[in-house]
Amino acid sequence: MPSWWGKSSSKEAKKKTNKESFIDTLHRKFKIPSEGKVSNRSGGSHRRCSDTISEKGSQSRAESRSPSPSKLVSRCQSFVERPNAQPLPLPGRHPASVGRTDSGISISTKQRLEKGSKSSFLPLPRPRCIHGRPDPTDLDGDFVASVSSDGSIDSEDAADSQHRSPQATDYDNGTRTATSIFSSVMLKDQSPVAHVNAREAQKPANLLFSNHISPTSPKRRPLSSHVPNLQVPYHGAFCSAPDSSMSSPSRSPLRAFGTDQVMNSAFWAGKPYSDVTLLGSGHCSSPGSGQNSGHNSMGGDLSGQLFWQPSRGSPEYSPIPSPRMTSPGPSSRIHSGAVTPLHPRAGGAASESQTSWPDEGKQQSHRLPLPPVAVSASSPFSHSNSAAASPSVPRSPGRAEAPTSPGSRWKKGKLLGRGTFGHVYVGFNSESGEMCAMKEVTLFSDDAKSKESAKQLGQEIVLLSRLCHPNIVQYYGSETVGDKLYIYLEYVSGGSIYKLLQEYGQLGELAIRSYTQQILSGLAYLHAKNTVHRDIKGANILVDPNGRVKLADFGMAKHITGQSCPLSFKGSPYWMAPEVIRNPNGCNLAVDIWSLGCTVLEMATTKPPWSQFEGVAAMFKIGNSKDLPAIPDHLSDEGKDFVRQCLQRNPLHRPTAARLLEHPFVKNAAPLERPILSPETSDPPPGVTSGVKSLVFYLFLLSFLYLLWLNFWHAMMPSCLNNHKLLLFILTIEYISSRLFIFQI
Ligand SMILES: Nc1ncnc2c1ncn2[C@@H]1O[C@H](COP(=O)(O)OP(=O)(O)OP(=O)(O)O)[C@@H](O)[C@H]1O
Repeated sequence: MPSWWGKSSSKEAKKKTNKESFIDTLHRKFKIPSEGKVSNRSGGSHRRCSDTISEKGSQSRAESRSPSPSKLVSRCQSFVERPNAQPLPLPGRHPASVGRTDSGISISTKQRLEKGSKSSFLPLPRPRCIHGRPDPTDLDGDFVASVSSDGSIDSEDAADSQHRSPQATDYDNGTRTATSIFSSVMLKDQSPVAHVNAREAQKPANLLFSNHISPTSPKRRPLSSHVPNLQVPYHGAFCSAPDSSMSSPSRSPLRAFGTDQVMNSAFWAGKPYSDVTLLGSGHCSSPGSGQNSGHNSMGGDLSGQLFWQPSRGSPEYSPIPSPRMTSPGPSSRIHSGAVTPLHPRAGGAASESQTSWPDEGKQQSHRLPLPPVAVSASSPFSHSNSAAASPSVPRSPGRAEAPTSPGSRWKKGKLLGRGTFGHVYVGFNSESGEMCAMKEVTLFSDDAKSKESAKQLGQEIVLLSRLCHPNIVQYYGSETVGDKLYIYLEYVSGGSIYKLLQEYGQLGELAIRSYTQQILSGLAYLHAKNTVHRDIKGANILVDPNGRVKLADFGMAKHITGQSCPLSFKGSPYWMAPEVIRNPNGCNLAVDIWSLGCTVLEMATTKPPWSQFEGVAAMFKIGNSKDLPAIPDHLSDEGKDFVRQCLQRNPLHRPTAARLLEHPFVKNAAPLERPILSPETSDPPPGVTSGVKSLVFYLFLLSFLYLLWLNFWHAMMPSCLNNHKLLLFILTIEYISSRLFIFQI
């Protein structure tokens, strides 16, 4: 019996009780949600949404802010609880480390441009600045509650107990078992009232921007008005928002959303597979955030998040209708308020025209996002600031170097997709003609979700800026414009593997081999840097039109230091390694290998393993059974063996990414990329051309000589005069040859 499920191995009776309790809970859990799910799958997200609203939407805000058990299942954690929590660095801290540049963002009018630009620094995380820190990428403390050594799950914050529901109390008392976890999870499902971490709720809500923001401000103000210098934090400086899902009225769609809002919210149309962060951590998103934006949170309505929902594809890509389809399309520039429905500005983020940037709000910029070719060592920002600036960044030969600042302007284009925390758009640089992907998050000073978004983006920036690999989405830069934070990334136009699976069905083995090999290459590189991705799955792997695969979404990635990185109970449950579910110290590189095995199965079948189980049951299956997922017969023996190697329950038995690259399944994977044919290459090869020319020339010469000889013979032998047909034939050949010869030359 894994320790996770029992309080103590010495207390068998208690364990048994807990187990029974868990099973009861599972029964309770799946009885109702399963029914709901059926309806949901038959077109039912709307229905479920409205059902939920009708049941709970009338609850008052005050009510919903009350403490509830959701803390235990919220992705959020209180950053302030982290021992290493630090306030954001002050602007003056690294004055020399950051270039001040024009943002490059296109402004609608020159007047606005001149009017507003109070450009300030948004320094990129710089390795140089980070060196003094124990773990530059360790942004998330990762803990709200942990599994104790005896297998129970402990909260790290005993102070919370007084505000908790019975589940939470159990939890704090050390008697919390898997049953109680799931009970609280399920309670969450049943109640819109999120579980509050009281201490977090009492803490200032503005830790992320602690220098600037009044925690008690009743008025939501754009971040920029408070934060002249948003710095990418070190070691948690991008503090998590107070984790209380109730601390922000925007958390619960049941409180804050109207029906339309809920229907349009990214949660209901969120990503296909729910992600989970049960026990806090750096990805602490609130239940509300999960509901608001999609898919990455276990908070909120679990029934909506832990079930396999293949129809919840990205509306931008999936042909399967989803509630998101009902929201305004990308071109409308009107969003559903997915960022936070309480903030019109958030909701209206996309309603801005692509050229109507709030220039007056342009407060911070750093490292001007440059087109790929613009990145060079000569850039003023290039020094150790980002991998993108590294001279090793591949450049397209023959292309002029783009200007390093004001000349470069990104214009926001169509919506590519929505994540938990924001939107991703195409960015176009009308001067260089190049594109990027712009990840946008609206930041509000007193909105926990915004802080969470900023934290996750900050984490992504820190990590991505240190990476440069052909199989990892390249980071170009980031900046804040007004109350929005942007990350500029390499644009991978083919979309995610998930999207391809939804649109075209399962992949053939050749493609699986190639994709797997490329994912492994990216992972081997990442792991060599002691960084674990922690969210490998089809939806987070992008494919370009040439079949090149790139790892994306590093919001959950983590740099592993010598110490264990506590609590990794986050990610997408179906791809989650058993030790992640069972063990608070599950943060090891091997978790990515497990997820890769699941992704191979996903590519082969369009679904992740255990997708026949609903979320909690799947987690139980993964965490507690000895079963392995079914491997499809149509996979080759090599493929089956590869999957088995990845899906070994003992992480120590799993091969490393570098070792797996030697596996026959991927070792000889044929590259999918084909050389692009240029107009020149469509001509016959030079050798062939010259050969034809020579042939024509010799033909011409030969017929000419023959004609001469014939004339000579005619002079000598008059009888030949009668042979006029032969003469005519030879003259014709002579004529054709001469024409050809002239034409070729
Ligand atoms: N570099 C890119 N090129 C093209 N499309 C992208 C790129 N990055 C993201 N996208 C699209 O945007 C969608 C959302 O992006 P992403 O998943 O990174 O957002 P997120 O907020 O980090 O999501 P998550 O909730 O998984 O953390 C993706 O599904 C993908 O379709």
